[in-house]
Amino acid sequence: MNEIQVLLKTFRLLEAVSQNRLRAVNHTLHCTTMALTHTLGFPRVGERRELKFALESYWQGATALDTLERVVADLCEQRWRRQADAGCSWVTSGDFACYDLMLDHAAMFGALPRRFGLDPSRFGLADSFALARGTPEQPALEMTKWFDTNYHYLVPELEPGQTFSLHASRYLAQLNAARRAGHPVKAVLIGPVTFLRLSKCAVPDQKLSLLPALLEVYAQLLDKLRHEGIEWVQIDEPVLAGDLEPEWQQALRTAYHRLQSERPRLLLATYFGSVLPHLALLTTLPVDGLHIDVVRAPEQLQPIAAALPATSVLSVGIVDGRNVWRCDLRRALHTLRPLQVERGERLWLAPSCSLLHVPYSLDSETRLGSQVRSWLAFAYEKLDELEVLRRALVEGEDSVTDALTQSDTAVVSRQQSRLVHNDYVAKRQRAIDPSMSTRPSPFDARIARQRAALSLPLLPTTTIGSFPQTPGIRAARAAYKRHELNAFDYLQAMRAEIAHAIREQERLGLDVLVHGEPERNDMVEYFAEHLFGFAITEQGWVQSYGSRCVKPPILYGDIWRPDPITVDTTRYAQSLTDKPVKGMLTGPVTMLQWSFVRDDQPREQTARQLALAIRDEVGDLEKAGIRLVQIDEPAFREGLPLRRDDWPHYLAWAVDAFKLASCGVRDETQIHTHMCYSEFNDILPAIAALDADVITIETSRSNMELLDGFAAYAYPNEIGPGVYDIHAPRVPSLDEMQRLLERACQVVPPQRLWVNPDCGLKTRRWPETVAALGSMVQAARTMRARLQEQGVDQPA
Ligand SMILES: CN1c2c(nc(N)[nH]c2=O)NC[C@@H]1CNc1ccc(C(=O)N[C@@H](CCC(=O)N[C@@H](CCC(=O)N[C@@H](CCC(=O)O)C(=O)O)C(=O)O)C(=O)O)cc1
Ligand SMILES: N[C@@H](CCS)C(=O)O
Ligand SMILES: [Zn+2]
Repeated sequence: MNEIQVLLKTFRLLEAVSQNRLRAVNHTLHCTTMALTHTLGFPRVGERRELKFALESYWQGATALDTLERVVADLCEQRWRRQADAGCSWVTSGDFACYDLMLDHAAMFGALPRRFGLDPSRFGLADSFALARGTPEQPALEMTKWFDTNYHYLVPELEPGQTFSLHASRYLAQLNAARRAGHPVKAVLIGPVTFLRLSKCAVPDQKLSLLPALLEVYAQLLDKLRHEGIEWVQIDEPVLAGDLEPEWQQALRTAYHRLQSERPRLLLATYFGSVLPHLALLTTLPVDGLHIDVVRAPEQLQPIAAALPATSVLSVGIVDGRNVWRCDLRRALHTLRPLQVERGERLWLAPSCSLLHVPYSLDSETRLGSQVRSWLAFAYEKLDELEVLRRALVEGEDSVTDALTQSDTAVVSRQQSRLVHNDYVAKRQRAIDPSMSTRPSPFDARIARQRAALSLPLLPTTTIGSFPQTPGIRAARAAYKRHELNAFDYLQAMRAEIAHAIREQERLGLDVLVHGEPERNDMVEYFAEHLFGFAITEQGWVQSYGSRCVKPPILYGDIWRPDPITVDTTRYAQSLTDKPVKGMLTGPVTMLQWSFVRDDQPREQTARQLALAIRDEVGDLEKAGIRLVQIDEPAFREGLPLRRDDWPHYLAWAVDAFKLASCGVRDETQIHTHMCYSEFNDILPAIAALDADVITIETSRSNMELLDGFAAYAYPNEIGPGVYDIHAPRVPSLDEMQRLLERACQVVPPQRLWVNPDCGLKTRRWPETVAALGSMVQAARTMRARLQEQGVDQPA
C-alpha cells in the first residue's frame, strides 16, 4: 500500500467513525421521545439456509474455515441490516451461533469439559464442532430441548469446583462488526442463572455452588461491554417462566446484586410464560428493565406494569415470536396505548421471544393460498408489525391506516373462513366416546397374544424408522417437486430405496424391520402434506439443532385425512420379507408440537382432530396386514407446560390423544411408541398411561441414566433403550454397546427389553449405519446367548 492509499484509508475510517457517532447521537435523541422497538433474537440459518450449507461443506472438508467465517459475517450483516431497515431502535448482537448459543457461552466462559483436553484460551470454531459433534475418541455433549421448543441446545458439562475464565473475543468481534456497519447495538447474553440451571454438573447438588465463580466472568464481560460503550445488554433468564425452588430464586438475587455495578444497563428478558409467580422477586432485582411475554401470558401485563418502577423499561413481547399468525394490531394497540402514556420512551415493543423459532419471510412463499397467506407473519413481517405499532403509538393511527385495515381484514377472514371450519370434523369429534381410548384387553393379555403372533426372540432388535436420507433420495424428491421427475418414476425410486433398506436389514439380521421412510421429507411435514387443514411452506425453515432444520407445517384449519397415507409403502415393504415390518406414524402430540398451530381453539381440541386422523391410518395399516405400528411421540415431553401446576391438564389430554390414535386395534397388533431427547422420569405415570406395548427411548448419550427411572417406577410394558447415539457421525464400538446393554439388563427384566438405536437414522450415511447396526445386532446376540445360558429365555 503506498502512502496515498494509506492516507485515503485512514480518512475513510475517520469518516466512518464520525458518521457512526452522528448516528448514535441521533439515535439517543430519537430514543428519548418515543416507544422503541427491538427483537430478542433473530433466525440464524439464513433465508436460503446458507449457514447449513456452509457448515456441512466445511465438515465434509470441501471448504475451508475462512469460507465458513465469511458466510457467518454476511449472515450477521444481513440480520442487522434487516432489523435496522425495519426501524428497530437497536440491532441485536450476541444471539448468533454457528452451532448453538449455550455451547458458545460455555466456551466464552472457559467451561470446556476436561475430557476433550481443549485449552479455553486457544479455543476456536473448529473446537466447538468437536464438542457439538463428538470426535472419534469422545462422544458429543448431550443435546436437549430448549424449554418447550423444537430447538435443541448443547448441555454444558460442569464439574464440582469448576473454574471459569473469560474468552470473549468472538463475542466482541461480532458486536463491533455490527457497530462498524453503523448500527446502534444492544448486546444479548444468556443470563447466569439460566446458563447454570441448564448446564449439567457431575455432582448436581453442587451446581449452585459454582454461581459465584460464574458471576465473576459475567461481571468481567459486562465491564468490557461498558468500556466498549454498549448502552444496553439484554440478559435472558427464561428459567423465570418455570418453577424455581427457593435456592434458585436466591441465585437470581445473588446474581443481579453482584452484577449491579460497572456495567451497561440491563434488560432482564423473560419469555415462554408468565413470570407473575416471581413478581416480588423481580421488582427487587437491580436491573434497568424487564421484558415479558404477553402473547403466552397476557394476564401478567397489568400487574407487572403496575409493580415495575416507573423508571424501569418495560419491554412488551406483543408480537408472537413462537407462531406465525399475524398480530391483531388493533387489539395490540388497545393494550399498549395506556402503557405508552405511562411510560413513554421506557415502553419497548418486541416479539414475545427470539424470532429464532419462526421462518424468515413470507416473500419466499409462492404457493401459499392467498387467504392463508393473508393470516401470516414470519420474522421480517413481525419486525414490520412492531414498526406499525410503534408508529401508531407515536404518530397516531392515521399514519398506518392501511396496515391496520389489513390486520382487521385478516382477523375477520380467519374467524369466518370455510378453510378453517369443517362440519364433518366437528361431528366426528362430538362422536368420540371413552371406549375409543382403551385397548380391548390389558397389557399382559395383549403381549401374550402378540408374542404368539410375532414369535420374536429374547431382546428383539429393531430400528426407530428412518434410514439414511441420501443425497440421491433428496435429489429425486427435489426433481419430483420441480416436475422434472414424474410421479411414477419418483414412486419407483422410493420403492427401490425401500427394497434396499429391507435387504440391508435382513442381511444385518434385525428382527423387526421398517420400510426406512425414504419418501418422507420430515416425519411431521410429510403427514401434514397428506392431511387437510395444513399448509406447507417452501422456505419456512427453522433451525432444530446445528445445521439441521425443519419446516414446521402450518395447521390452520380442522384436520381430516382424505386417504390412507402410509399403507402403500408399508405394504410394499412387508411384501419383500417374511420378517414383520413395523408401520411408522407420527403421533398427534408431536404433530401438534412441531407444527405452527391454530391459536383460535385450545391445543387439546386440535390434538383430538389429529388423533382421529392417525387412528384411521392405524386401522388401515392393520387391515393391510401390518402387525406392529409405531406411533412416534418424541415431542410428548416437550409439550409439557413449564409450570408443574399446568402439567396434569396437559398430560390428561395428551395421553388421551395418543390413546385415541392408538387404541382402535386388536390385541394382536403391537403398538410401539418412540420418544427422544427428553427427560422422562418426572412424567413416567403418564408414559405408562399411554399403554403402548413397547416404548423405544433415547438413553445412550446419558449412559442409560434415563432407564433407572423406568426401572424405579417399575414401568410395566416393554422398553427399547437406545444403545447408541445417532446424532453424531461417530460409530460406537461393539464394546460400548455391550456395556450399555448389560446395564439395561441389570435394571429392566431382559424379557421386556428391546435393542435399538436412540432415534431414526436419517441423518447418517449407509456405511456408518451398517457398521453400527451390525455391532448392535452382535451385541444383542451375545447378550441373548448369555441370558439363555442363565436360563433367562422365557417371557417374564
Ligand atoms: C427427530 N427430530 C425431528 C424434529 N422435528 C421435526 N419436525 N422432525 C424431526 O425429525 N425435532 C427433533 C429431532 C430433530 N432432528 C432432526 C434431524 C434431522 C433433520 C434434517 O435432516 N433436516 C433436513 C431437512 C429435511 C427435509 O425437510 N428435507 C426435504 C428438503 C431437502 C432439501 O433441502 N432439498 C433441497 C434439494 C436437495 C437436493 O437436490 O439434493 C432443496 O429443496 O433445495 C426433503 O427431503 O425433501 C435438513 O437438511 O436440515 C431435522 C431435524
Ligand atoms: N420414526 C422417526 C422418529 C424420529 S424421532 C425416525 O426414525 O426418524
Ligand atoms: Zn427420535
